[in-house]
Amino acid sequence: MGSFFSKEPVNRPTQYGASYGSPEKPTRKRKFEFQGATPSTIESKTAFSHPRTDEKTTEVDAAPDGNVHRYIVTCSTIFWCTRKDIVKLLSKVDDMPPYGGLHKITKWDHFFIAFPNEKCAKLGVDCLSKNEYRGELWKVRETTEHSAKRMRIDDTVARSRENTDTMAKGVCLSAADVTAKWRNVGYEEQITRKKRKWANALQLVTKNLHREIRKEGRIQWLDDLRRSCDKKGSPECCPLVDVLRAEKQGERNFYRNKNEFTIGFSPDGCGMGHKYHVSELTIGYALGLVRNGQVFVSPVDENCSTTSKASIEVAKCLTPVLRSLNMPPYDKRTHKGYWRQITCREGVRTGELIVSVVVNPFDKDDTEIEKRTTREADGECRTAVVEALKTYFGTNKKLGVFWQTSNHISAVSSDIPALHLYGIEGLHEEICGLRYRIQPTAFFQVNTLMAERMYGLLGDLAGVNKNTVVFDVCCGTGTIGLSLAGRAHSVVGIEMNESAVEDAVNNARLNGIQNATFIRGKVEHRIHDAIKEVPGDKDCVAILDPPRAGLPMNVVAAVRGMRSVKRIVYVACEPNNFWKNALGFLRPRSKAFRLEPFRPVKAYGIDLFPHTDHGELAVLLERNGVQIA
Ligand SMILES: C[S@@+](CC[C@H](N)C(=O)[O-])C[C@H]1O[C@@H](n2cnc3c(N)ncnc32)[C@H](O)[C@@H]1O
Repeated sequence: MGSFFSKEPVNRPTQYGASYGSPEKPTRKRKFEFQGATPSTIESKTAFSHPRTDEKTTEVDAAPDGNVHRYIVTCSTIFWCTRKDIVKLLSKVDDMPPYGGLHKITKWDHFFIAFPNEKCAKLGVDCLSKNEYRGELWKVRETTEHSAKRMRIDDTVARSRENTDTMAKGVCLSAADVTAKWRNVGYEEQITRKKRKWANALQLVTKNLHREIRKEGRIQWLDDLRRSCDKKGSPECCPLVDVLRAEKQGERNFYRNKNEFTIGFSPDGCGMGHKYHVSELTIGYALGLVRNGQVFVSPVDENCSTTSKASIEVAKCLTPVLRSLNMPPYDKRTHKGYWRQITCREGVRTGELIVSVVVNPFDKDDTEIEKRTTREADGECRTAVVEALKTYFGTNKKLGVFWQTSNHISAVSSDIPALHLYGIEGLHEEICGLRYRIQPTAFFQVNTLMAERMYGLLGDLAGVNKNTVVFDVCCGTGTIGLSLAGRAHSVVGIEMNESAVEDAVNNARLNGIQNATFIRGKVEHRIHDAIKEVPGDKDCVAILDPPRAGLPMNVVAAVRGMRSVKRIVYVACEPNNFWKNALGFLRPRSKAFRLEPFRPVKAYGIDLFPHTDHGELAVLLERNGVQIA
C-alpha cells in the first residue's frame, strides 16, 4: 500500500544525472502510516519513483520528530514538460533543502511536489510560478484533498482522507489569495501579463482557422497575414490596438460592486505540525476545501483589494453578531446547519447597499421540535442582523436587507425568493448617464467604473449612427444596448435571465428610451425570433457579450446569416475561448455558415478585473467587402 506522493523529504534529485545535484544516488525508504493500522515501510526503487495508484491509503507524513510535515504543491505546466524539467528548474534555487514526491500523472499537465516545510514550499512556488506557457503563467499552489479528487482516486479513499485531521494542513491560502491573487504584482506587470494572454487569444484564432480551413479553400487576409509575419508560430489575427487600463482608485482597487461571502469555519493551525482545529464562525471567502462537510472560510479583510470597502464592513459588522447567535454554519454533507452565505450588492454611484443573507431553513428529517426551535431562532437571527446593520451604517448608506432560505446544493439560485426585511427594496446604479434598477439575481458588470468605459469603447467600435440597429446578444440588464440607444435607430436585446430582462425593460422605461425591444429566452432557442425584430433594411451591428464558454454554434451561424449585420463586436470574458466562435464567423461560406465571412479588424484589451488574471477582450469583426470609416 502506498500513496500518491512520495513521503519523506529526500535528497536533492540526483538520479537524472550529475548536472542536477550531488553524484550520490540517494537510497531511501518510503514510510507510510495508516489510520488505524501499523506503520510499515516500503523500499522505493528511486527517490522519485511514481507512487503506485493502486496503493490506497490515508497518507500522513511523519518526520523524524514525529510531527506531520508536508506541503504539497500542485503546478500546472505543459503536458510534455517532464519531471526532469521540473527538477532542473528547482535545482537552480539557492537554499532549496531536500524535497520529494515529485509526481506527474501520465499525459497530465500537473505535477505534485511534496515539500518538507513551508519555507521550502515557498521557494518552490516562487521558482515555478515564474514560468509561463503561451503567455499564461504556470499555476502553482498548495493543495490537499482537491488534488486527490482530481487524480481520480476512488471515493473511499477520498472520504477516508477527508476524515483525517491531517487534511487541513497545507491550507495557507487566504481570502485575498482567492479574490485578488495578483494584489502584490505591480500594475504594469499585471498589464504585461494580460497583454500576453490577449495576444495569445488572437494567435489561437489564426492558428485554428488555418488548421480548420485547409480543406475548405483559402482566405486571402489569412494568407497575407501569415506571409507577412516573420515570427515563429502563428501571428495575431488582428492587432491588439490598445488596453483600457484601470487608472483611478475606484477602477483599480476595492471595485467589486457584488461580493458573495460564505459563512463557515476558518481552518486554524494551518501548516506544519499543527492539528486541525475548528475556529470560530467566519464570514469570508471559501477556500474550496471541505472537511467533514464544512467549507473552510478565510475571513475577508482589507487585503482583499478587489472587494468593496462597504462589503468588507458588512462582514466585519456581522461576524460578532453571527457568532453570538450560536447557530451553526451549513454542513454540505448532512445538509444541516443554518448560516450559508451573505451577498452584498452596491450602487457605486448611488450609495445604495443591499445585503442578502442566505440560510438553510431546516432539514426535512428534522423533528417538529427541531423545526420549531429553528423557526424561533430564525426570527431572532433576522432581527439581530437587521439591527446590527442599521446601527453600523446609520445614514451613511441607503441600506436594504433581504433574507433568503435555500436548501439547494448551491446557496444562491435565481429562483429563491428573497424576503425583504428592511430599507430599500431594489438596487439602483448609474452608468453612462442612465439610471438602472438591478434585481438581486440579475447580471451586472462588477466593476461599475470600468464597465462604463468599456461601454464607451464598444460604442465607438460598433460605429453606431441613427441608421444602425444594435443587436445586443446576451444583453443582461440591457446596459450595452441602452447606453447606445440614443445614437442608434433601435436596439434589440436577447437574454435568458428573466429578472435581467425585466430589469432591461423597466430600465428602458425608467430612462424614457422607446426604441429598445428585449426578448427573453436562451439565445440558442430564440435567436430566430430575435432576428425577426431586427429591420432587414437597416445597417445592423451585433454586439455579442456571451458567458465564458462562448455562444452555441447555431447562434454564430444565425448571426452570420443575417444579411444586415455588417459588423460584429465580440466581447470575450474568457479570451482563450474566443477562437471557437470566431472560426464560425471567419471561415469560408458553406451550407452551415451562410453569406460572406467576416474578418478581424482590431482588438482591445479591457482590464475589468484588476489584481486578478481575468480581463475582457473586445474584437471588431467586419463583413468582407465592407469598409469601416
Ligand atoms: C457576460 S454577461 C453580459 C451581460 C451584459 N452584456 C452586460 O454587459 O451587462 C453574459 C450574459 O449572458 C446571459 N446568458 C448566458 N447564457 C445565455 C444563453 N444561453 N442565452 C441567453 N443569454 C445567456 C447571462 O445571463 C448574462 O446576463
